[in-house]
Amino acid sequence: MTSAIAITSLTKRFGRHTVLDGIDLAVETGRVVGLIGPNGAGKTTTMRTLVDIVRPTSGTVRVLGVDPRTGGAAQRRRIGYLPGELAMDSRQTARSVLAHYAALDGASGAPARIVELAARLGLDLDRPARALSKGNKQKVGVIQAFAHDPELLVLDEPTSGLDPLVQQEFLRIVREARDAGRTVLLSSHVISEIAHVADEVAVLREGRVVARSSIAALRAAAPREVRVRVDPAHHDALLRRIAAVPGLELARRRADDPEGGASGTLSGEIGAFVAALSGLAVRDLVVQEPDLERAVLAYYGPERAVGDGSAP
Ligand SMILES: Nc1ncnc2c1ncn2[C@@H]1O[C@H](COP(=O)(O)OP(=O)(O)OP(=O)(O)O)[C@@H](O)[C@H]1O
Repeated sequence: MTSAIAITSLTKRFGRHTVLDGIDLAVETGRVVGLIGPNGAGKTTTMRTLVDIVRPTSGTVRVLGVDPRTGGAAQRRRIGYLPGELAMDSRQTARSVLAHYAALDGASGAPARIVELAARLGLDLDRPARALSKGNKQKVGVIQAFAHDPELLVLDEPTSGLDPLVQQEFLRIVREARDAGRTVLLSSHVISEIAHVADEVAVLREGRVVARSSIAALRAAAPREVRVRVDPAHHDALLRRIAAVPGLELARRRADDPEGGASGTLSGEIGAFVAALSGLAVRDLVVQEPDLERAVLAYYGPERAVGDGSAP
């Protein structure tokens, strides 16, 4: 596997403020990787180094095998970049703005693709760009990034401002790009927004990559709420058995519960929990979706993890 993005020991200082503090990040060709992190973690700055908007203080960055500082226009054609903050105050229609971008990229066949993407995302191309709502401006940015079918997409908070239905369509467009062999790096504050499309996530905190995981592994380790109710005659047995389940933290364990219930938070494998219920007269069972946000928050820092993780 080759790396579409290879970042090694990347640091960036603005004056005395160290914003990126030794980032190592490789993204293999054909993968969709999410960059997650709290405000100010360095996601935007990292992405800007890939498109030569920000230049590293030290370290190396290679994008599609090329140093962004030397890539020029030929390199720009190979990348679709959605900036985090879109400046779009043109009186021109969205169609003209996009045609302008396409001409800059020198992409052929883009107009038909622009029309197709606009229809899928529900964007009226004939409205002046500056009169568009925040979400509709974001759609222009997304179309601009995808229209020339680039090898690599670098998308800074692409779902921001998009309503849930449009987000779903956007995620389909990302999946199609991946299926066509493209590579995607996208950032978000909210992992649930990108978990359905990303293969892996890198968690950034204070200018460092503090965790790297496949979505599948994150999901397997993430905490989930469980609640079970058994025939009261089996309640003692239930409490005894689930006390031994690894990763299960019981919230309610009243031995005399007339409802025969127990609940808690299960982190990790569910197999032992399910096995513990075998042979018991189960009356009700609720197993919630793994909470990916909580799994990621654990990496954000002790203050955040305790505050968010222990909330009732
Ligand atoms: N041009 C600049 N000059 C000085 N400081 C900067 C500059 N650009 C970014 N920073 C600082 O770098 C830090 C990281 O910012 P960055 O935008 O990369 O974080 P982020 O993870 O994208 O945050 P957010 O989720 O809030 O968008 C912040 O403290 C920010 O103030």
